[in-house]
Amino acid sequence: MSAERDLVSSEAEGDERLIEAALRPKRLEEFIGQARVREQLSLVLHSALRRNRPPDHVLMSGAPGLGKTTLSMIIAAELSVPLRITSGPALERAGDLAAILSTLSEGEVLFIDEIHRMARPAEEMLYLAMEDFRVDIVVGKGPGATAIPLEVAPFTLVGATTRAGLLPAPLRDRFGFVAHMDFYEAAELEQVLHRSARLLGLRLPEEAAREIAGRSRGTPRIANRLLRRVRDFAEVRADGAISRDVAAAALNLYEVDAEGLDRLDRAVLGALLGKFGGGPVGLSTLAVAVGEEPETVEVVAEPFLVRQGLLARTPRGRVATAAAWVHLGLTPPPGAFGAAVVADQRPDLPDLGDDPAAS
Ligand SMILES: Nc1ncnc2c1ncn2[C@@H]1O[C@H](COP(=O)(O)OP(=O)(O)OP(=O)(O)O)[C@@H](O)[C@H]1O
Repeated sequence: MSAERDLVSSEAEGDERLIEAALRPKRLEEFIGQARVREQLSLVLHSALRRNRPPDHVLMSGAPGLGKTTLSMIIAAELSVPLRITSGPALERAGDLAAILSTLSEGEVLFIDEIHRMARPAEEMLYLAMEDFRVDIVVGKGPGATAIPLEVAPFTLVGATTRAGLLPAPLRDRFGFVAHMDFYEAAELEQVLHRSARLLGLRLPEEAAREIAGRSRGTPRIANRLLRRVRDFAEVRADGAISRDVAAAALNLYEVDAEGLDRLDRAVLGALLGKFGGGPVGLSTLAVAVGEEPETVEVVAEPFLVRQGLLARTPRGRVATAAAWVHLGLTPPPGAFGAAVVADQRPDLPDLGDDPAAS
């Protein structure tokens, strides 16, 4: 992944991760935005505290960087219980999960990031653990195999996923509360930026915060990262003084445009318009055209492009909207919008546009 992609990608690395951790809100009242999720979660937690029982299992779904990990930490902090963190890809075998479950303490919060990527045997073990606080450890193989039941201390599972549609129904149904995290409004991102600037000891004028928020793709993690790049630019080129113009110049330098589109977004739109006449085209074909994994295109670029009204996911594949042609300064071919395209903007729509003939 190039340095430019890192700027707006979902992952943070090295020092950036440390800074990110320092910027995380620690309590629910410090958590900015997501008002509905906050209120719902607050009720779930307070009623559990009153009953002196662990709350229902919580599933959080939403794009990367919207605060799912942060919320899981807040849940444990609000309940004053320890937190254990793992991720779906780390749970390859049932034994990986059994090792964690068997050492949980009473009331502990278990956070499984990317829960949709857990291996099937671990997933099946989790069903029983979530429902009955018990797991069956299978010893031996073939006809002689026996299942030894093992008690698990009552715990709260917090699962996070960027692809709720990929979760099997039996798993999804075992969560008592599902929090749908949406992209943040610009005003909320401005608050995130002011809070982070305070913590980083930066002076951030209102107009500069507005400029950065407008380019942050509705995502706090990206807002924080762009703020750090603006700070770098200001230190080297503007005696440390951040202004709207300094912010705009810094972000232009990093190829984040006024609407927040980055290189990948523009590459996806560019390929869709330039190579496929605006679509429809299948996800895999589009991903090959921009040299990225289909999942990166689907999880990182598409939700934002759909939200900006630049791309539509249809049963026949991905289609550029009229606004996409305008955004890239191109003219659509005659009749491009003649046929009515029924856009289904559900984030987890199966990719039906990937028939081999299209590739
Ligand atoms: N509501 C918020 N208020 C303030 N800062 C936030 C908020 N949500 C997220 N952040 C900031 O954004 C960063 C990323 O959040 P977090 O790691 O929780 O996202 P995530 O949804 O778990 O992402 P991923 O799924 O990629 O792990 C955190 O460091 C935190 O500082």
